[in-house]
Amino acid sequence: MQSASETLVECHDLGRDYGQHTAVDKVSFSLSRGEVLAFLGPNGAGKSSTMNMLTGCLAPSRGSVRIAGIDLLESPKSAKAHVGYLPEHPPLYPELTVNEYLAFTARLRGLRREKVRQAVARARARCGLEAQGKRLIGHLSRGYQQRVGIAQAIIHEPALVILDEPTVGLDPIQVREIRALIRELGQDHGVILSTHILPEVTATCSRVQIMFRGRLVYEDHMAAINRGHSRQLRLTLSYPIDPSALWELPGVESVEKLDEQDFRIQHAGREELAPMAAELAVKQGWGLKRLEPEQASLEQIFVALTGQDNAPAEGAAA
Ligand SMILES: Nc1ncnc2c1ncn2[C@@H]1O[C@H](COP(=O)(O)OP(=O)(O)OP(=O)(O)O)[C@@H](O)[C@H]1O
Repeated sequence: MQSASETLVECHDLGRDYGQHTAVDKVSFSLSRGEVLAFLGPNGAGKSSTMNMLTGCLAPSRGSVRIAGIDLLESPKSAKAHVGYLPEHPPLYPELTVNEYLAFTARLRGLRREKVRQAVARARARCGLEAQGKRLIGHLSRGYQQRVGIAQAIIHEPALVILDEPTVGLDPIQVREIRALIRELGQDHGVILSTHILPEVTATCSRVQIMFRGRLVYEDHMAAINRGHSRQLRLTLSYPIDPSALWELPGVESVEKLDEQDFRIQHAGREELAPMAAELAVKQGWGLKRLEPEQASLEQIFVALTGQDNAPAEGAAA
């Protein structure tokens, strides 16, 4: 029996080194059925390494992963049976028909021969491929090929579906269709989506995690971000200051300098931060002009935490 709050992923202190380089460090999080979790981060942040560890394709250097309650390192085969994966470049065979390819992946996933036909029909229906069964994959549009990639990821009805950059290279209509499909999958699976595209997260995800330099630096529910549950303060002063004292305040995660007298502070959501910042400004004689909570967009949060101001452009087609 599946329950909405069933925990599908539990990661604890996950880490991966490549030689001397630590690509992923101290990553801990969990995911429940019914959630679509975005993994955001700039290039090289460690997203793919983390995804590869969750799918059992890459051995962690440290830490543990449980998938549907099963330890991935102790029982990889049973744990992996609960995971479906769409890599950034899905291994599709253009010379096979959709039916042939999905039947092949069903067999690879260990489905018994008599179950294969039904599984193929179900995955095709789920992904809007009812009319494409007999078509060669090589003759399908990029959007339909992506649907085939998602269909192979869910062919064995896994609890957890991991999608790496699922809409890259699609046209705006295809992007909308694939996002709708992801939202639908999120209703009865748990979905992890690795992406660079911020509008994709807003359109499809219920929760977001930002990775930077191998670490998780931010986690929140999209509903909280959209409601403006403020974790951001705007501080405007009469005189230029050295902002290092702002970093000393409890729960400060970043201080973005808008100009010499204007700052945006990201924090851990502590209500006492605003009065403490006000007190500091008065004590230091900074000439406090304005101090107010700001509703941070995902883009502002991303930029403040990672210093990347070019990421959203990629989502322009959204
Ligand atoms: N096989 C490897 N050998 C050595 N270094 C690696 C290897 N794979 C990844 N790295 C390094 O580890 C870091 C994290 O890489 P990873 O691919 O996990 O990041 P990412 O967030 O997925 O980036 P992108 O969005 O560009 O795919 C990077 O510095 C990368 O150069």
